[in-house]
Amino acid sequence: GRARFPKPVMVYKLLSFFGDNIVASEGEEWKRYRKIAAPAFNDKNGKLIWNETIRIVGDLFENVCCKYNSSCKSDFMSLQIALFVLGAAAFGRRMSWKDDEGIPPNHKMTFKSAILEVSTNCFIKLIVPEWAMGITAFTRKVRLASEELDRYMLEMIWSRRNAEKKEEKDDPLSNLLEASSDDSSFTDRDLTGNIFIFLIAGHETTAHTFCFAFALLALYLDQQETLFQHINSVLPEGGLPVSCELRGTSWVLYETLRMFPPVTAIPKYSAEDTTLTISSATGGKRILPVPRGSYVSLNVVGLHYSPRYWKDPDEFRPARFLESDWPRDAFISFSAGPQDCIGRKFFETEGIAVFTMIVSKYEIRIKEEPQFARETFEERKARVLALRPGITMTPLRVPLAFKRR
Ligand code: HEM
Repeated sequence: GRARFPKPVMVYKLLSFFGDNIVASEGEEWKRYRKIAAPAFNDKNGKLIWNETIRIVGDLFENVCCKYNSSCKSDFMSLQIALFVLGAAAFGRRMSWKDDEGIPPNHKMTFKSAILEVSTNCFIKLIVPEWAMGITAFTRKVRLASEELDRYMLEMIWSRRNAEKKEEKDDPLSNLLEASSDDSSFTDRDLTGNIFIFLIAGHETTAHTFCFAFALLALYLDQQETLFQHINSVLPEGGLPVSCELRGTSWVLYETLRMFPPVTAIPKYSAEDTTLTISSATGGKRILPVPRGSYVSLNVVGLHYSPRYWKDPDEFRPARFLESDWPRDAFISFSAGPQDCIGRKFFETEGIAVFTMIVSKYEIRIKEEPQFARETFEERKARVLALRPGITMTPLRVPLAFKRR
């Protein structure tokens, strides 16, 4: 339980640059944040996520890389999709595929560049002390991006708060503002801290999952065909998906999350002297003493590849989620229990819209490049699915080709 195994809050300090927040807190403080943040992801938000995702992917088809036979870098495309949907559906802030947004007069960077820079490089602020951030061009850019992001977030808060005509909006930012206005101890810093967390928690996790899912579908063409047929059987001819009840698409997303969970370990510690009962592969049970203060990490990857719960765990097989008794307790991509991911529904809604739209209109392939012409399937798989650890598990390079169906 949460009381027995709380979070080691210290590990999360990286995430508190813009204020205390739901992820980097525990106990009463966490409860207070959760109470304010959870209703921000309500049903109305689901509709908004769905509509904005359809709009953004439609715009992508028309304006950018998915033109007939064109190719693109999936890792970058996925980051952009996830960011645009977050911007539009979480903060009521639309961004554009065409890079011509322009920098607003009181800023030195666009919102898009600031958030991309901060989400990729903010770890540097943990290593380099404040006074030294001005020394190299790289750290100066990270510092500027952080300052800019902070200003953007404060502006979003102030402009919503001071808007003459209060618009009815369904995004989490509006809900967060509304809920926090009933709690006078909730400061602007609590707001920026949590807004930043929604951005960080929702951006890379979502983007990397999309990227791996594209790669897996491009590698396993039979699975892509199965998904295409499923979508075809549900989707109105030539039409847009109308509901997020496309189970086949969510199985692909789940299977991707099982194989490539963006968060690979979830840190906890023991609040008291306690024990854990562990069983070995052969079924023997053993009591493991866990002294107070022990660091306990939930090994997400280990659990997701355990043959005890998953048959042929190395195989990409979305249909395993079709079984009504798939092992829910052995799937912890979103953590589990009361401190689990608050954005799960957000991700699922967006993901189903993205993959339904793209797979219904395009065949996804790994881009053919002359230097890799002679590789075997196993080599290609290893190349395309290569990753590096980061805040989340990050794909290295996934060049794709989209062919209009
Ligand atoms: C594939 C997508 C996602 C994955 C795999 C994921 C994974 C996780 C995990 C593992 C946790 C627990 C972290 C911990 O205990 O240290 C978490 C918490 C959280 N996630 Fe997500 N997440 C995803 C998408 C999102 C999105 C889209 C949002 C918001 C828009 C979001 C917001 C949050 C928040 C606010 C928490 C903290 C909840 C709390 O501490 O009470 N996540 N997520």
